[in-house]
Amino acid sequence: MNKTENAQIPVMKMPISDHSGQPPAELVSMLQSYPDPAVLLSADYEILSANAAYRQSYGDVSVTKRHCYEVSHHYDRPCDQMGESCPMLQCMQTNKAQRVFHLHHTPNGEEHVDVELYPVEAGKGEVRYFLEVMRYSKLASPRAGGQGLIGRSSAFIDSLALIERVASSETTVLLLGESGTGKELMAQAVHQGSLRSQNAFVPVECSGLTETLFESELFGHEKGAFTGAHSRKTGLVEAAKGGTLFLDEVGDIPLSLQVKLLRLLETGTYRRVGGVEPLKADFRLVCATHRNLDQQVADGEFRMDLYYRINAFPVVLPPLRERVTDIPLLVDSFLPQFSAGREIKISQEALRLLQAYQFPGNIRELRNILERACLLVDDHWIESQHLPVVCKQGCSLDITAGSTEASRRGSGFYQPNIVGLEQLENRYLLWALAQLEGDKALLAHKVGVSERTLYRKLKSA
Ligand SMILES: Nc1ncnc2c1ncn2[C@@H]1O[C@H](COP(=O)(O)OP(=O)(O)OP(=O)(O)O)[C@@H](O)[C@H]1O
Repeated sequence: MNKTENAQIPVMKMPISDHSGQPPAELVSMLQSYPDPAVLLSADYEILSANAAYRQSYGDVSVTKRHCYEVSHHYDRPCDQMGESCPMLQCMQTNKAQRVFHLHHTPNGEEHVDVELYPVEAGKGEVRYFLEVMRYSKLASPRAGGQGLIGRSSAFIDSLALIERVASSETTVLLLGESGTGKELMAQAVHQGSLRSQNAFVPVECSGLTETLFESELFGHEKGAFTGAHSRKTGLVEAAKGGTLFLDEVGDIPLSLQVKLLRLLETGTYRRVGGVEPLKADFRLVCATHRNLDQQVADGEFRMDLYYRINAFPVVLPPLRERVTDIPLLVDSFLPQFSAGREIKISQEALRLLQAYQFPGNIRELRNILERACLLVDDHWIESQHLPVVCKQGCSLDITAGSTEASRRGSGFYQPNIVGLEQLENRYLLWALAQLEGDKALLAHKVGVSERTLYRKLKSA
């Protein structure tokens, strides 16, 4: 049985009556037929049997008789008691298959894992076993130094889980997020996770395209179609044949051109400029914008029919200030890229500053800040003075640190740095916001002010 078939089945039924306490042989042999790592669990989370793929990824370490939460999460209790969404619990409560995205420990370190769990009825309609199938994400890594998308914060995992679900389909994806949040990288991940990954990924920068450019870039042109068209030109739609067309900044396409895009999407055909023959388009569409398309539709700047066409599967990418726990990981990933063979580290104080910074330019800005800092560093440590933009925002909570050198080395020597109460409140709020992963509603609740008051205070910070 393959995974897609499985996903349609809420409960597996095994016509087996079992009294031995051992998992039924039919179930164990079915487990072996899965190409992905899979285990059979009892209702009290014990691993009863593991298939070859699972044992291969865990080496020869025996996992049977251990609990799934011990092996996958290094917890001593079920995940739901540790603040995670536990598919087992949901499976038991609903008697239906569950699919969640988790971070699992593996012998190679932590991995993002797409977990599918199926309740198995054995005997008289009673759910006695749970089949857990795991698929390690190839699209993202929760570890520094990984390829492509990096992240492990809950906000990042929420978007990644959606990308993992949609990637293998043909559905049009709309990536929404501020500039520098990784929309293009996500679009590439959608392509990599699709059946079209062997063919081209063709990005199109839509902002600034004039009418003539738009048509000839997208559709190509015939020889002699206009002055200067000395030969036939292949358009980007044709270049994306069998692959993925990525329309970046789709919200910037002028109204006059939107109708041409709509026609392409609705008919699935196009003509080269100066050509008569209709050509068949064959691409999967991914769009991205930093704009608020709803508002653009309401303002009459974006066609509603085109909006519904491209908004089949929207995925919102969080800004970096809502992924504060990812900052150390991203820093560790980026520093080797800019340190030109030197070993450059970041001090606790400098890291804290980064975690409290608002990052209007998101991950791209973090990269730029680190690249600059690496050039400014004379020894091996990035200190707050190497982060001028960040320091300007003045969001350190380390009110007692007079000497960054002393604070870094943990020496007892420091010069007290007394600040005003208002500044202290600002610093505290920025720091607390960073600790809560940018959750303003939670911060307002915790510090006992209304969200409006908090917004006002943060604005003046
Ligand atoms: N999750 C991530 N892990 C590692 N690097 C990332 C991640 N997200 C973004 N980046 C890096 O940040 C930079 C900006 O990413 P990208 O160009 O994908 O953002 P964008 O949202 O498309 O930006 P824009 O809207 O300005 O086009 C790139 O250098 C990219 O490699």
